[in-house]
Amino acid sequence: MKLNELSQQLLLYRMIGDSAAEIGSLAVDSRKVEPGCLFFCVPGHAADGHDYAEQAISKGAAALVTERELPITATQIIVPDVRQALALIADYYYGRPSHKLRPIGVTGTNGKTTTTYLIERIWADAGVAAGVIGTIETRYAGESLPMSGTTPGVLELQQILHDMVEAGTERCVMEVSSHALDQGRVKGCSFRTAIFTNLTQDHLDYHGTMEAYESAKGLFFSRLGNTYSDDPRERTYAVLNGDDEASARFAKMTAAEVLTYGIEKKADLQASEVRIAAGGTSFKLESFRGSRQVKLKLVGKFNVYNALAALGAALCEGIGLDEAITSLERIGGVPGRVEPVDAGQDFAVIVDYAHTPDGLENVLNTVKELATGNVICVFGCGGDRDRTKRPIMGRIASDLADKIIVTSDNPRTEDPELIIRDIEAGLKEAGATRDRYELEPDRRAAIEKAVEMASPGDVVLIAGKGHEAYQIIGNVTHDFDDRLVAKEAIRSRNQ
Ligand SMILES: CC(=O)N[C@H]1[C@@H](OP(=O)(O)OP(=O)(O)OC[C@H]2O[C@@H](n3ccc(=O)[nH]c3=O)[C@H](O)[C@@H]2O)O[C@H](CO)[C@@H](O)[C@@H]1O[C@H](C)C(=O)N[C@@H](C)C(=O)N[C@H](CCC(=O)O)C(=O)O
Ligand SMILES: Nc1ncnc2c1ncn2[C@@H]1O[C@H](COP(=O)(O)OP(=O)(O)OP(=O)(O)O)[C@@H](O)[C@H]1O
Ligand SMILES: N[C@H](CCC[C@H](N)C(=O)O)C(=O)O
Repeated sequence: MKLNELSQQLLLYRMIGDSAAEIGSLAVDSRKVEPGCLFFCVPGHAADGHDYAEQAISKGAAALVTERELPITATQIIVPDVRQALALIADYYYGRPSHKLRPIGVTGTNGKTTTTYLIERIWADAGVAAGVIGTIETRYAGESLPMSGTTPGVLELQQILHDMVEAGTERCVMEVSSHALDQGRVKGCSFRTAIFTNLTQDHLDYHGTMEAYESAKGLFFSRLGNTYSDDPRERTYAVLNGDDEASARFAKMTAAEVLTYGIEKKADLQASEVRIAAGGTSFKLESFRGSRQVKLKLVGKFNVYNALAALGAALCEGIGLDEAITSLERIGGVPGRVEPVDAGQDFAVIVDYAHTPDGLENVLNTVKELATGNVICVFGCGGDRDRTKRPIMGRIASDLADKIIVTSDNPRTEDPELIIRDIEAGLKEAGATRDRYELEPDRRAAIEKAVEMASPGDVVLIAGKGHEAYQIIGNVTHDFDDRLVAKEAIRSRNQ
């Protein structure tokens, strides 16, 4: 493709050099530059891509997209906002794949992964070849690709969507994080439906305040027009959790048709009579398509919200209420989300991805309903992330668990002992005494201790890392899977 064909996707730009240059690929990372590529100088959080322009040119980049004229001999497109230009050019370069896949996006503090999995299953049962992009993996056409975050960067995302189309995938459901919205990672992507799960404290290290965090989420809904493609007959939908007060604000921002769901307040899809048991969760559904009894295998009240969100999306897709409920009822679980670990022991062990105050509170409330004995909670908090959530999670653990072992999550570049001390402050504030909690920075040892102290009827909850098969200590990623470690601990206790 010629450079001027790409530059024509923009209105505001100035070209220096050879506008007819042939472009063979797009790049944002100088370390991945291939000869003949168009290199975008992205001003980022940790680095500034303009500082790598020279390196990109020396590796053979055909041209640069920059925010200022750089004093190097190179073809340059100068634009007011490189991220914006990247979104528009990448969308065009990859053949506007989102217009073919018409994605459903899921945003919210908790429940994104679970909701995407539920939607994928509903689509699969309806005979739709669907792809999913999110924290656990990117999966389509029978292939699973590992992910390093929740929402890929602009180029990676457009490439994945393009590859999905090439592989015959018809539709896509993806997680959309607040970081992604703030950084414009999904700007070049046209969504058919936007789902909101909930907004509770997390990521204040990045957003600063809850208001700024909500504004980032709000971008998803304000950008949703009343059509998603060139075809004006195609409609867009916002599926909002009516029990979360941010939803009313998001509803005002969007031009899409709004569908609400919830338990507490009146909603278009409303659950009542929620009953939680070890084998699953049942509830009564009232909706504009009629009333039904629903029996999920998924455990927890929060999964009722996730199921309602998925149901809302299914109805927007024109899938029948009964078909969608049948699919939801078949789903056994999502990896690392309230996942039981069974090695023949006479107490329960549950691994869960709760890593926010709200997530921890919800999952502790759920396991309390399942335990006839004590709830033993093993958890920590990630390093280089929101510090203010640590004491809050300590308080929640003190309020809801009988025994607590505070340990390391992914300490990353922080001192694990200091992270643990931040959590301990919350435990102490809530009145927990040392006979109720232990501090054990070694996560394996913490899990072993919890398994060792469990009695019949107890539930050991290992929270925070869910499906993660690694632990990041310093800048090193070690193999570590809570589920495997718990199994080993149970087996050695049984010996
Ligand atoms: C703070 C943050 O979110 N950073 C993300 C952001 O990086 P950035 O654009 O600011 O890039 P940067 O590292 O400052 O570099 C600037 C530019 O210089 C380029 N560069 C840099 C070095 C070099 O040698 N050569 C070079 O060309 C980079 O490729 C980049 O284009 O955009 C990148 C691509 O999309 C992300 O990989 C990166 O995620 C970092 C690694 C991260 O940890 N992000 C977390 C906080 C995150 O985004 N999490 C959410 C999930 C949250 C949730 O809901 O739970 C997620 O969506 O994953
Ligand atoms: N709707 C919900 N409301 C509150 N908590 C939830 C909800 N759904 C799941 N959780 C809790 O949050 C944890 C993470 O769930 P899930 O992975 O679905 O969320 P997520 O939004 O994708 O998280 P992340 O983006 O950080 O991966 C679960 O293990 C569970 O403890
Ligand atoms: N998407 C979240 C996941 C947190 C998972 C937890 N195990 C941690 O490492 O803090 C984040 O990057 O903040």
